[in-house]
Amino acid sequence: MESAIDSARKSPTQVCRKEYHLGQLKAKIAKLRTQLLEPAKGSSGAGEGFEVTKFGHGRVALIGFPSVGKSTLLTMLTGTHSEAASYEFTTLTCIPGIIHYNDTKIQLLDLPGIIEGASEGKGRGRQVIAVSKSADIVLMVLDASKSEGHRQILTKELEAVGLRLNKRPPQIYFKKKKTGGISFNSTLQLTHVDEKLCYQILHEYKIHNAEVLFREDATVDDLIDVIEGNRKYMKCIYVYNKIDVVGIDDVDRLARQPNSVVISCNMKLNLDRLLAKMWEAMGLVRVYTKPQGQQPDFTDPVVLSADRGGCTVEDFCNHIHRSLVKDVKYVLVWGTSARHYPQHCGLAHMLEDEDVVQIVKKKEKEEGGRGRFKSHSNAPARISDREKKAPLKT
Ligand SMILES: Nc1nc2c(ncn2[C@@H]2O[C@H](COP(=O)(O)OP(=O)(O)OP(=O)(O)O)[C@@H](O)[C@H]2O)c(=O)[nH]1
Ligand SMILES: [K+]
Ligand SMILES: [Mg+2]
Repeated sequence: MESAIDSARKSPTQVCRKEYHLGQLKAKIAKLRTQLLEPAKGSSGAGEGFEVTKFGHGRVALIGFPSVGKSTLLTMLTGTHSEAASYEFTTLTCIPGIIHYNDTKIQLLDLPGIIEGASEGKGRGRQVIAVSKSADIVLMVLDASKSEGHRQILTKELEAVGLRLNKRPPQIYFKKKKTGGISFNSTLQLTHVDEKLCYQILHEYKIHNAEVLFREDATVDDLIDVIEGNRKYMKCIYVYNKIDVVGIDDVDRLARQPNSVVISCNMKLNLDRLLAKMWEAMGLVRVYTKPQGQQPDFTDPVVLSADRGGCTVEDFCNHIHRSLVKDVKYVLVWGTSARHYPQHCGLAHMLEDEDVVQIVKKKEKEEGGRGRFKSHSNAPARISDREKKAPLKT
C-alpha cells in the first residue's frame, strides 16, 4: 500500500514562477529583520525604564495605541497608580502592578502606546515589543470608538518582530543535518510550497543538508517561521475599551469577535469578565497540598503552568523542593484529574486546576479510607481519637 507521503509526492504542486521569486524575497526580508532585532551583546533588549523584574505566577502585557486606556485599566485592576491623561504618550516606561485573582498573583505591565512603524523602532516600539515577548499573554487594548483597522495594524507590527498571536506553530518538521542533502516530504498534497521552492528558501539560509516534512498545507511564511525558529507564539485577548461612548450595536458586534472582551474603565463595565478571560487564557493550574491527616490550605496553592515548567506530579514536587522527588513513593490525588477519590498516582500524572495532592513518601504510611474527599479528610481525626484510647501498634 502506498503511504500518504508517497501519494502526496506523486502529484506535484503547481507553484508559479512568481511564487518562487516572492518566496525568496520573503526569506531575505525575514533574515534582515532578525539581524536588525538582535539585541546588543549583554543587553536584554528591553532598555532603561523597561527592565522590570518578573513577579508572581504569570505576566500579562498591555499593548495598544496611545490613549486607549491602558494606564486607566492598570490602575483599575491592580490598584497601582499609573498616570492617565487625555494626551498621547502619557506613559513613557513600563509600570508593573499586581492582580490578585483566584489566590494567585499576576503581574500586569502597563506600557507606552505604540504606533504604526513601532517594529522599525518608531517611538518606544522596540522596547515595548521586547517586554511584551517576556509576558505569558498579551492584552491588546483597543478603543471601541476608533477604526477597527487598528487591530490589524498592531497585529502586523507584532508579527514583523516575530510575535504570533493566537496561532499555533506550523506543522512542519525541520531538522538541520551535517550531510545527506535535503530531504523534502509531505503527508498531504501541498498547494503553496513545492520541493523547488523549499530548496530555494533553504538555499537563501545557506542550509544544504536538512530534513523537511510538511504535516499541513503550510505557506512560505510558515516555512520561514520554522527555519528562523525564534518566533514567539502567544495568546492575545482583544480588549475593546470605552464602550460607554459607542452604540449598543457596535458593542454587540465587537463582543462577538473571537478572543475579544468589551469593557469600560470609566463605567467599570465587564472588568470581571476580562479577568475571567485572562485567567482562562493563562491556563494556570492551582494545586493544593494536603498534609496527612489535615485539611489542605485552600488559600495557598502551588501554581503550575504548561508553559512554565509543566503540570505533572513531578513538576509539583519540584516546586515544593528540588530534592523531594527522590523520596516520593506515590501521591494521592483528589480533583478533576483523578478518576476516583483519592487516586494513587505516579510522577508522570498530569494535574489539573484545583486538584488536591497528598505526597506519600517512601517508608511512610498513607492515611486509610475510602470515599469522597470530604469524608476522607475526616478520617485522620477519627483515627487520632482512637489512637488516644488504644494506640495503634504500627
Ligand atoms: N470614555 C472613556 N474614556 C476612558 C476610558 N478609559 C480611559 N479613558 C480615558 O482615555 C484617556 C487616556 O487614558 P490613558 O489611561 O492615559 O491611556 P493610555 O493608553 O495609557 O495612554 P498612553 O499612556 O498615552 O499610551 C484618559 O483621558 C482616560 O480618562 C473609558 O472606559 N471610557
Ligand atoms: K494617554
Ligand atoms: Mg498610559
